[in-house]
Amino acid sequence: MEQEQTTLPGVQILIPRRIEDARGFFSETWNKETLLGLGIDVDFVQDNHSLSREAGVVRGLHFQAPPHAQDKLVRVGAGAILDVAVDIRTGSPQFGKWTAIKISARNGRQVFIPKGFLHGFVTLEPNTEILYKTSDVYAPDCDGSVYFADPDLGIDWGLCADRAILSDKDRNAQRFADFKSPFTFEG
Ligand SMILES: Cc1cn([C@H]2C[C@H](O)[C@@H](COP(=O)(O)OP(=O)(O)O[C@H]3O[C@@H](C)C(=O)[C@@H](O)[C@H]3O)O2)c(=O)[nH]c1=O
Repeated sequence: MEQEQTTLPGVQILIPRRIEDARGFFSETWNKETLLGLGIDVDFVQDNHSLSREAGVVRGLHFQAPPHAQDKLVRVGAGAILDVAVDIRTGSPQFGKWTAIKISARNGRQVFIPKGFLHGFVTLEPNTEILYKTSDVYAPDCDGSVYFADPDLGIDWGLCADRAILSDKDRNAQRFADFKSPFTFEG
């Protein structure tokens, strides 16, 4: 497993080894001990799988507030996405800053997103499936979102906001200026 840092400390790219043979490849996509060796000590409790039929589907920007905040380990089973994280820890030197990483079924890259960050993605291909682990269960009462194309965030999604395919929840998400973060930076 290779590990790369991103421009947002805490958000990391993990690249599992692929063992190729005549049939294809084999890859350990998650191994608790391997992640511990990379300094990522997380107990995942839920696996999620979503399909987006079109390119240009945006899901996000989402978070769950404490006591159900989630670390996430995201990968792509089919297709490709631009995966986005935003630091929302009050007092963080990176507060409001974002990073975007292209991950695909082909490149096998994964993104680790800790608690205290918004998460979202845009699909780059039709029939894109993402698979991700979370360190806490789904808790609708703690679920929150921020509008993906908020000019105060200035995220480059690679598409015009009015072309994005969104859920009603994400289309009507709050503005970043109105957002009261439940997370604080702990150094
Ligand atoms: C996230 C989630 C949703 N659901 C339900 C709620 C709803 O009926 C349906 C679709 O939910 P959503 O519209 O919130 O799904 P989606 O927009 O795909 O939400 C996801 O987006 C990405 C960016 C994340 O980071 C995830 O944590 C999650 O928030 O699935 C669960 O049952 N369990 C879950 O863990």
